[in-house]
Amino acid sequence: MTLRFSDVHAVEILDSRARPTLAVTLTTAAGTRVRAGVPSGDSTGSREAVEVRDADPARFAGQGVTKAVGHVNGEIAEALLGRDFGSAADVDAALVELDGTPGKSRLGANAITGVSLAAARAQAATGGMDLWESLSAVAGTAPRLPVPHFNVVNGGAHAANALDFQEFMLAPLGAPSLADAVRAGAEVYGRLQARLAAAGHATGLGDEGGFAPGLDSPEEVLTLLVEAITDAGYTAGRDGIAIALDPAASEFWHEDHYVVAGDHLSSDQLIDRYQQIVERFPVWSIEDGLAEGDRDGWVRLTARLGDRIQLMGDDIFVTDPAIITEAIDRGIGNSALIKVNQIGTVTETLEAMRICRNAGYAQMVSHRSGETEDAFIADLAVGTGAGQIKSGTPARGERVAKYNRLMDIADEQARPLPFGIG
Ligand SMILES: C=C(OP(=O)(O)O)C(=O)O
Ligand SMILES: [Mg+2]
Repeated sequence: MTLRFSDVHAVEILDSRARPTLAVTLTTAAGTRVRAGVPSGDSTGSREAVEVRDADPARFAGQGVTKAVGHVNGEIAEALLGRDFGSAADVDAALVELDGTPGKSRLGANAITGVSLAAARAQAATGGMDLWESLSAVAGTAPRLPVPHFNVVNGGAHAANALDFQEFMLAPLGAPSLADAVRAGAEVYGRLQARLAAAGHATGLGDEGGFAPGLDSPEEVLTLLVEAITDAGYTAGRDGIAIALDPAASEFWHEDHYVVAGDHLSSDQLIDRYQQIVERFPVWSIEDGLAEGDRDGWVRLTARLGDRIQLMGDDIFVTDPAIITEAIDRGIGNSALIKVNQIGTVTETLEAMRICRNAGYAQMVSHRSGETEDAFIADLAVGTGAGQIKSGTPARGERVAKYNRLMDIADEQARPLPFGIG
């Protein structure tokens, strides 16, 4: 296969938070056009690859991406046009080399992510494959439909309420198929809205489209979730619908203690609190239960709860192959959240996933809190056989685009793809 581009073009568009981001269009020499939208996080890990933003206060309050757009249309286009690449991985390698910084801060992780996502699509199109099929071939992985994790209550950096934990997700682990899992998420979402309204709580939404009630106690939210699951006729638990949390604890870590609903907690006190939560509620997964800077706490958390539940690293791993390798050696967590723009290229993302697979670490492919309508992560999750995906609420376009893409993939197969964690 040869990848040759006749046009490389980026434009400033909006993400779901009314902030600017990039869309990148690549045109191959054969005339095929592919496009990718770039997501953007808010509760970011300190070692994530670095976005380039304009810092011009007169445009988008200093958040514009015209500089990053200029890097794609200028330096990156110049480096890619008229050159033959053997694969999208070769394009990624050229991008990394051209940038020349460890954090992709010169050209911008946002610029590089957009080109990398589009290059993966160009390779699939050139090979006459669906994106998920092409990614599966590149990664050498068996495709599988992932269990969707629906974030239905938002707090932390994603909502203006007093809730310290950032995400409360429905995980239909017991669903027999992807379509049943999506239906379960949607049905419980409706029941939760009714429960919240009946209890006099606000049903306004956070950044990922989950409800943002004026509650501060995680246990109170969990009680409402279990009630909503039961109201919708499902079993709360791993045989039916379980719950996954992303407290995003780096956001409520204050140098040497955590603050949850006004309580000041040491690492060990927060670990105790998680243990009580796991004993009382059907919580099967906790992402970023402790802060990225609290690595000793992470080791103790993993020793205490790692054989009972999934302990997933997001801020602490940032989809970085080297950081994940070191964390695995130290016994930190047992699973990794996967976000392409944390590391900046699809190739490095696939490498992070390979390292996890080899170490027996589970993986969940993830959206960002600022999203576009691009559903790349649905194909990435299926192609790599990751087993899990999170894309926020089942009730907002940019999130639903990913669930709908999964349902299309499931529907299009003559021979059904396996569904579930595997
Ligand atoms: C999706 C998340 O949020 P953000 O994109 O703001 O990092 C997360 O923390 O998992
Ligand atoms: Mg997270």
